[in-house]
Amino acid sequence: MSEKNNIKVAVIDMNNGFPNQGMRGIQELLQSYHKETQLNLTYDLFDLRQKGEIPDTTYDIYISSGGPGSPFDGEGEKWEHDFFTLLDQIENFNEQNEHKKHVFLICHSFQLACRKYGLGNVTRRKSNSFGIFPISLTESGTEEVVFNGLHNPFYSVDNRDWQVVQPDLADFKAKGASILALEKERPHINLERCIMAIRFSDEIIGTQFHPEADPIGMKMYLLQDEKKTAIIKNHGEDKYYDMLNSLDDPDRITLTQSVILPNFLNQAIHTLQEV
Ligand SMILES: NC(=O)CC[C@H](N)C(=O)O
Repeated sequence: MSEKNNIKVAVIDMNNGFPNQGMRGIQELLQSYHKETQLNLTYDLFDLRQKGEIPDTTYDIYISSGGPGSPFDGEGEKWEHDFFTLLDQIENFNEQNEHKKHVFLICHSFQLACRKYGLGNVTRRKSNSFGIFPISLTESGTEEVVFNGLHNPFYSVDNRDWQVVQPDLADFKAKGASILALEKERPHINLERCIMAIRFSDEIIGTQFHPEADPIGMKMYLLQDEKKTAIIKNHGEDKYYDMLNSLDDPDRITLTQSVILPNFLNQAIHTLQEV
């Protein structure tokens, strides 16, 4: 067994310069993971949409963030081309090497990957979805190592105007991808439940929700008048206060935050160190 003594993580910032809680969330997770495991792990940030920064292929692990706007905004743009090329390079590398590179795609990055791989249809929602919602694991989701430790349903933060729907399951299978989680059931609403997580390949996984979200960031959002009014309008006052109170519940978003990205890092680092 060969031990890699420095694990390099690239964090791709898709926020296009907009204020967000995601980059803080991802960095804090990496810092606490580093502290807890005592592994020699370092990370670099790449401001892709705003500054055109793209990591090279010397990193072991890639985490790509959420971000604002339409997931079609980058069509034909250099930054999107660079992002898709990087995913191709990682796949090529993995085909030829035993120490595989792993990728985690969050929200906006997840939608871009669905476009790239032609999985489902990326469409605009009727209205914005913002809040803490239950998410259902599919059968593949209950067997997913990265989700090991979650309840079914589990709770996570949603913050988006777009969605991935209408999967062609035969096509998913042919491409080696599987749906891991679906939007909460809304029995009284006649709308398709969107896809909340996909395993794109053995090394690439993505979520529509925000596994990096923490109670601090979420509380800040929930207390904003605009968000409060929107949640009460869409879901009622009880749901709003339930979301706010759930921030202290260790079984809700804190569980999701403590399970998914750490499991992903464990898996990615484990495969780097075995062979
Ligand atoms: N938080 C996000 O990454 C949102 C993704 C995308 N911009 C949307 O609105 O759906």
